[in-house]
Amino acid sequence: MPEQSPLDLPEGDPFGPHNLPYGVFSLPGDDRRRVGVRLGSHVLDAGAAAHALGSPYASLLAQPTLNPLLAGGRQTWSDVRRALTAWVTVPAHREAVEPLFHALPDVTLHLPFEVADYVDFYASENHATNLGKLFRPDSPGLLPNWKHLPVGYHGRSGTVVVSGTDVVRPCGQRKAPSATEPSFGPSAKLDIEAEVGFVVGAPSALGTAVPLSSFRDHVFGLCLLNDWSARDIQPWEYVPLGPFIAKSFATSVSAWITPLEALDAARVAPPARDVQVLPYLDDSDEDEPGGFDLHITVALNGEVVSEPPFAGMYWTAAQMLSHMTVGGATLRTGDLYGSGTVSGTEPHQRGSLIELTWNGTEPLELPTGKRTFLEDGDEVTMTAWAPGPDGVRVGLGEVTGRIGPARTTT
Ligand SMILES: O=C(O)/C=C/C(=O)CC(=O)CC(=O)O
Ligand SMILES: [Ca+2]
Ligand SMILES: [Mg+2]
Repeated sequence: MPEQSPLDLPEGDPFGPHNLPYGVFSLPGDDRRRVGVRLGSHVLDAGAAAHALGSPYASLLAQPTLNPLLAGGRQTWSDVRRALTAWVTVPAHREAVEPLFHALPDVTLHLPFEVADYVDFYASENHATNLGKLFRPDSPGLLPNWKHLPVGYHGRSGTVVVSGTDVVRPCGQRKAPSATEPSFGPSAKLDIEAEVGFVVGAPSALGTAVPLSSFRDHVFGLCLLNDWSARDIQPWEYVPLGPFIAKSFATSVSAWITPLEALDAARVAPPARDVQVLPYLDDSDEDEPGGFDLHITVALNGEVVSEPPFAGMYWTAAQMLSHMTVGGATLRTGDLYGSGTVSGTEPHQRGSLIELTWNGTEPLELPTGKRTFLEDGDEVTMTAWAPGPDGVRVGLGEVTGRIGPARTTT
């Protein structure tokens, strides 16, 4: 039987020409990194295709990272996407582009962009309420500021890693409430956080706030993100300045960045807000609904443990961007900001193990054994999809990571 062309996809493939996410790959025996665009279960060498077709975008796409494309700005993103769509759909281009596809199992996927600054938000009301109950049982679930601004912290961009990278169990100081002294050692409460990451393309000037309406001028697309967290290190270290060692050892992102333009059919209104926000965060008159209807699945050792719905997030990505810059902080090409853990209203929609097991008191029963927090060798995989045009799904790829044993024990 002749091998099927990468251009002939089964109907309804979530990685069809309506999607076209971007990544960076290399080939066996050749460590040159190339920009790739996913179609079905293949990746198109975008720079080579641009060159073969005499496209003006050849120099933008023949690069080892997505950063030059990200820096190009909204009009360029649209133009390049239109060109790519034509390359993979117009029969006249078939002969030129067909040989420039590689099967996904034959390539190595890399971190697709150079991460500039990394910020992590806390935008799910359900998650914030659950963590409030777990960490501050004697106080109301939500802290008083929570509905007035999207709470966030500046994280560690250097430890953002691509899906598939092993995660070394972190060591640090822990102090149980009952202990008199802190101790040092490997985290015994290693956790996940199912999040969505937003990738900034176009920079902004120092001292200038980015309004809600400029979201699409700056944000190129989104990815899946797992903000690995050490729940025993965190409560002892993060008062009053925020997470430090507990969340700086690894943050995993999917290898594919989905452009916002592929998600037009997935835009939804955020949930009704019950507190009036200040004008720079007030999105009641925005043209475009601020939410994204993304359906996330979290699997632990192959078993689905949670299905968090992103559509229910209280704060939108545009509000997070606006708040992040309202003090005059610049945006840089390659900035990444995480939504915060996505948790729905139902127990099986919680995006972290601390919530799913109620801080270890209600273990998950898995075929591989009981789990409270992660054990060495455990593998966590998050996938997601969004509604696309004509009822076809948009696949968001996956972010996966396996826990390896701690290395430092001093
Ligand atoms: O409420 C707390 O004390 C702690 C909250 C978190 O750990 C959540 C966090 O890092 C942000 C998020 O991913 O939602
Ligand atoms: Ca987080
Ligand atoms: Mg992190």
